[in-house]
Amino acid sequence: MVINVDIRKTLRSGDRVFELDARFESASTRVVIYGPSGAGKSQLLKAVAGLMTPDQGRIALAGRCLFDAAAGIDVTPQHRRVAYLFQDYALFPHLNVRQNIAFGLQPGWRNPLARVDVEAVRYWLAAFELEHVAQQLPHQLSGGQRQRVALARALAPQPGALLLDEPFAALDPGLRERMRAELDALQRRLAIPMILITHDPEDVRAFGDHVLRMNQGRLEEHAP
Ligand SMILES: Nc1ncnc2c1ncn2[C@@H]1O[C@H](COP(=O)(O)OP(=O)(O)OP(=O)(O)O)[C@@H](O)[C@H]1O
Repeated sequence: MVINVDIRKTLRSGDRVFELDARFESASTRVVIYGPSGAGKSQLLKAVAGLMTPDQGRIALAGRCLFDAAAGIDVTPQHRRVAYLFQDYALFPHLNVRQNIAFGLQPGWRNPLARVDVEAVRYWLAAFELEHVAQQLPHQLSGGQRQRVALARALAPQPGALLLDEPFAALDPGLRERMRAELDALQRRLAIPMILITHDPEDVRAFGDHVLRMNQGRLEEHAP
């Protein structure tokens, strides 16, 4: 993947003003953006996913322009082909594991008669060892299982890139280690480009082929 980001955004709440001014370019498939709470990491990831609109600038992924304020280009989140995994996983609480994974494969309005690919759902249930909990609801799962469902749902539509916001923050230390190893193996197997944001130095060690540091809305290259 080659990603190019050069964006600016002013966020205001009451008297507080936050200026995001983020520029980076990477050809790595494992980019980690590291920085303290409130640095602007989530806002940056949301801009790449299309969930936040910058005031100015450009975003391109693998040669495809996703956003260009000057040219009036703003590809919808659904058409960006990036999977965004939220901090809290954001599973649908009223859908079971199978339905949550199938959700990512729902036929869109363009193709309403297409059927959900049952084989694909089966594949992802097996890949993440979730067959035995396929009928369970998110609140009936462990933290690690919930995370696997979220990953399976994000990967099922075969996105071009995976964006992860603090993917292990909600897990206890033992499970965090295991899920880190699982994601590490999975990312290598699928060779899917990934941008991970975190304030945990262990994530930097495990995934940071290219590490950028974010502070007060700005990015800088992180020396190894
Ligand atoms: N909708 C909003 N309106 C105004 N300010 C906002 C809004 N969303 C976020 N901010 C501010 O933008 C800044 C960056 O927030 P962001 O969530 O990107 O930080 P972060 O680095 O991801 O932090 P954390 O690691 O705690 O998630 C914060 O100061 C926050 O208060």
